[in-house]
Amino acid sequence: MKSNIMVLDKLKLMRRHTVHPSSSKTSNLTATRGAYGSWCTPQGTPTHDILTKTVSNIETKTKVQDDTGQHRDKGILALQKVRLFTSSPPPKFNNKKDAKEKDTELKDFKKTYSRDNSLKRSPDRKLVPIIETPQSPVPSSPSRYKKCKGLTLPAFCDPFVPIDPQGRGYISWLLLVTFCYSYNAWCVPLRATFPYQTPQNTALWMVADYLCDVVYLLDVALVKPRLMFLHEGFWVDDAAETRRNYRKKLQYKFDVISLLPLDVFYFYFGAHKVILRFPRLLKLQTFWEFHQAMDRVLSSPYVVRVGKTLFYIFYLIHLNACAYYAMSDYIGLASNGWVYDNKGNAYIRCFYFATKTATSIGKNPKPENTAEYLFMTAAWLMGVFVFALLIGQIRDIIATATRARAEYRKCVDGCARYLRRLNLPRALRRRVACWLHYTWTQQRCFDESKILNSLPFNMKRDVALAVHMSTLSKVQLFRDCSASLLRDLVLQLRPLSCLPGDLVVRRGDVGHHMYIVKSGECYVMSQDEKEILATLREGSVFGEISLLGIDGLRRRTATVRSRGYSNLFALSRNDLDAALKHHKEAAQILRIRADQIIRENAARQTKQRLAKLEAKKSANNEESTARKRRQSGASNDSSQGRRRRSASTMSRRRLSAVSENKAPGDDAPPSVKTPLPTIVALSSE
Ligand SMILES: Nc1ncnc2c1ncn2[C@@H]1O[C@@H]2COP(=O)(O)O[C@H]2[C@H]1O
Repeated sequence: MKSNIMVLDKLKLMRRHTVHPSSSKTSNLTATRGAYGSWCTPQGTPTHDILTKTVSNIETKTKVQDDTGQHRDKGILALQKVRLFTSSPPPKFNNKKDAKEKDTELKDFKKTYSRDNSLKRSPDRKLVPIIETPQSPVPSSPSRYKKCKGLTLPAFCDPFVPIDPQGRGYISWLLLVTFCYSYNAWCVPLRATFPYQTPQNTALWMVADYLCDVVYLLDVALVKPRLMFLHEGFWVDDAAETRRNYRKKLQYKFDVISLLPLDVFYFYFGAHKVILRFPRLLKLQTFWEFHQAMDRVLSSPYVVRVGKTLFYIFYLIHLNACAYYAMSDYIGLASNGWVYDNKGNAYIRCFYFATKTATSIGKNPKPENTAEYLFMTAAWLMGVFVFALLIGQIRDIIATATRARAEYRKCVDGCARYLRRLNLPRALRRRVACWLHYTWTQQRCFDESKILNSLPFNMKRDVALAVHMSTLSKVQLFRDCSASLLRDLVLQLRPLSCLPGDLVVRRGDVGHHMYIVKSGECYVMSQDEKEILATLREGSVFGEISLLGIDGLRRRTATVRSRGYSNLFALSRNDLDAALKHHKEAAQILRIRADQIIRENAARQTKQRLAKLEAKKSANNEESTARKRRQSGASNDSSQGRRRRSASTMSRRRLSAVSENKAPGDDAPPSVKTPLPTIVALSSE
């Protein structure tokens, strides 16, 4: 509430200032339904904007009433828009069910968004209050400024449209002005000292000169006065204000002096007195401004920095060469051993001399008079101090550019040395090296929190959200819960890289972390690790069951392995507990899901046990039927055998009776050898 009042007060104070929204890029993130098996797999994707609403915006939730209409009528107020939220479209969902809003803050965001939109469209409420971050002011409705009737000029060329100092148009313009400045900076001393401006080419030089002057003039008269500027965090685009702001600056004075038309004295001194154009060299601020802008815009600003330093070095040598030629000309070309001997290309020879004297002592032409001694002393001093400084600067720039890589090398070397000293197996050492390399290629750092630590908390959180948004927006948990859960957790997520086959969690271990798959795939393995229970892909969550301690389960219920290379986010038990304390709905969702997995796993295990029992039972049945069959087969065999044996015995007896003249059946029956029952033999195997 307090913050609301403060913002309102500030806005009242800022009445003359117009505030612009940043580039209203719309987010295309639409809901995607992945073909994943796990509950925790991504289904829909809320837009980045909705989840990342600039923290300060969300936290303050300031709503400023639109009182601008009446004030504008009175011509008092230039305040136009105070926007609460960015103007991205609402998330699209694949099906109606997904589109149903949960009772979360996302819903609130959407409401605010639609309210914002409807206000924009309503004809009687043209002005919508907008609070904007100062990063990139882009006029929200340039047509508002277009007063050039009948002309359809691009915004940059329209003299009534304020200019975004970070926009492409302005940076391109700075490039043009910098080019003109460089032309003047190099050509004025060159033409003033060397005999390169002749009566034949004077006209050409003059055309180039005056084209540059036109650019200078346009810059001072039409571009710089329209530049929007930041005032207490608000972009001011009021024409009178921007003009006043420019005129207040020292740059304006230099810009005006740089346009002094001293060339009129050509009529008196002649067009060869190019030194009269010296004021053009005072527009140095634009040159610096251009480099600053490029430094901000380019992804590798080191190139710009090295380029600027090299420009200084070459320019100093150029000035030195011009001074050497001027002195030689003054003393008399080829008049002694020190001056330019008037042979070869004058500029190249003098430039060579200037480079040599600036970078080395000794083996240079010996000065022969006081002026030459003074020149050489100045050249050497410039070499020692200025050049040493500039070359040192280049070394620093390159060191800064490669610092991260140097740190990586240091870390890898240190680790390798340590492992070798411990005499660890070569395979393990290779694995560690592989992990270091992979983590580096993925993250370009080993601890990103170190990099962000210097930022204020909210900004750090916004950066982390922006960096990890593509993954986090796919996590179903964050979709189902309030957006603040994501903001609470995003800074606690620790990136983790896994190599192919790496064990992320082991069944039976005590759980300390929960994981989110950022990229790659992980397998949830069955108890015997022979079966894959689930494949977890980007946006999937796992390892929560042992953290929640459902049914007293504090240990991992399954083993999870990384399939190939995978990148995960790890969230510690303490951080999760702290977040769940304030997000009961998330705790409930996690618990329900965990319950579901536990039930599924239990059902699967019971099913497997039953299947095993069934298999055993059927094996037993088969065995017993086989046994019976064998037994019955054996009894048949034995009765037949017995019959066969008794028959043979009878025949033998008959034979012996015949031989001994005994009647068959006179003897006692012989003991019959019964064969062993097959079952006995089988069971004993
Ligand atoms: N059947 C399953 N499907 C998907 N994920 C599972 C399955 N079984 C276990 N998990 C996950 O694997 C994790 C192993 O550690 P936790 O028991 O802490 O939490 C477990 C679940 O997140």
